[in-house]
Amino acid sequence: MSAARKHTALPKAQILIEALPWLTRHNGKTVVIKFGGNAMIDEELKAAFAQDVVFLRQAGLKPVVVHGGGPQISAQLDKQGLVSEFKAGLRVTTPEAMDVVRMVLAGQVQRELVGLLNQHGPLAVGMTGEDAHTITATQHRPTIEGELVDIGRVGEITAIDTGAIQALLDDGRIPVISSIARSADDNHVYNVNADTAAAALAAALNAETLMVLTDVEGLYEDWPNSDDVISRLTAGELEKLLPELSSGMVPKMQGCLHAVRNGVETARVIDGRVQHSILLEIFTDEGIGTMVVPDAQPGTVAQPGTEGEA
Ligand SMILES: Nc1ncnc2c1ncn2[C@@H]1O[C@H](COP(=O)(O)OP(=O)(O)O)[C@@H](O)[C@H]1O
Ligand SMILES: CC(=O)N[C@@H](CCC(=O)OP(=O)(O)O)C(=O)O
Repeated sequence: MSAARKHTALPKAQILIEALPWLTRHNGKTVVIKFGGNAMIDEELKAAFAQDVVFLRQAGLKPVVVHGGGPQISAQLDKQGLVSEFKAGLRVTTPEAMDVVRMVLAGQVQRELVGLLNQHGPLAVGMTGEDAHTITATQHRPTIEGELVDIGRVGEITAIDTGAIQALLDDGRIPVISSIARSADDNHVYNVNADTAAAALAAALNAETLMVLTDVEGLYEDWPNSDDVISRLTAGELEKLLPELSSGMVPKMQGCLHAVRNGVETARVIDGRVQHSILLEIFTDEGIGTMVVPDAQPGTVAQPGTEGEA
């Protein structure tokens, strides 16, 4: 009886042991995980996301969560009879809309994620980029068809202060950050795209990995005509591709490029609709989605399947 029981439990031990090289490699490393509003599809997925993040923390990594909430903001603006308009992939943010952005991100989405994470212990602490000067910005004016365009209270990040995040990490906490910035030059706050904020934080924190969870499998080679996913590309290859990208993929891939050009080892776009996609990506050789690596070390940067050898 006891021998049979041992035997049935063996595959579980095997799975744990297979993760050992990855556990060793990632021990103590900071991982910035961006959870996109479009990937927050249902309660089960959000709960699985929280489990994964807590798992990383308990496995010795230092996860930092940056969350989005675009669809949630749009729904609230709609309820209040305000229109949602995007230019260059960014929300045109009037002062009125900014109040809604701040309320939804910091008051709803962030609170919900903090609550889900804290079901596993006193781990998560929510904050916005306004806190402790974490993210400072000036007004962002994108160039559209050669013209500088005013899209309201949208911020361009000018400085990151990682002090508060680092203190939380040192204390074993999981920071959960809303992408709102303090203004460098007045009393306003700015709406920052969450991919952009996550990438800037990953670079400033010297994170090992930036992981962006969204509602597609990764970067499609020929979107929307085919569903072939680009599994790996270098910063240089991505740079060439950027002008062809559209909508939500623009800030996402610009962010990945910024991250790997500023010290982050890999930036990955993965399918947040797949339960436990974070664990699959970090602890198995079945890396899913798109991985961006720096130019300098093509071929030498750890890839899924070889990561454990480090
Ligand atoms: N080349 C591409 N590959 C994949 N998705 C793309 C591509 N170009 C544009 N997209 C769009 O980008 C979206 C993801 O960005 P976004 O809607 O901002 O999501 P999130 O809320 O996760 O940040 C996809 O759902 C898809 O509609
Ligand atoms: C300037 C800008 O566009 N800000 C975004 C912030 C939220 C976000 O980025 O959410 P997702 O990651 O879910 O897209 C917005 O207002 O929608």
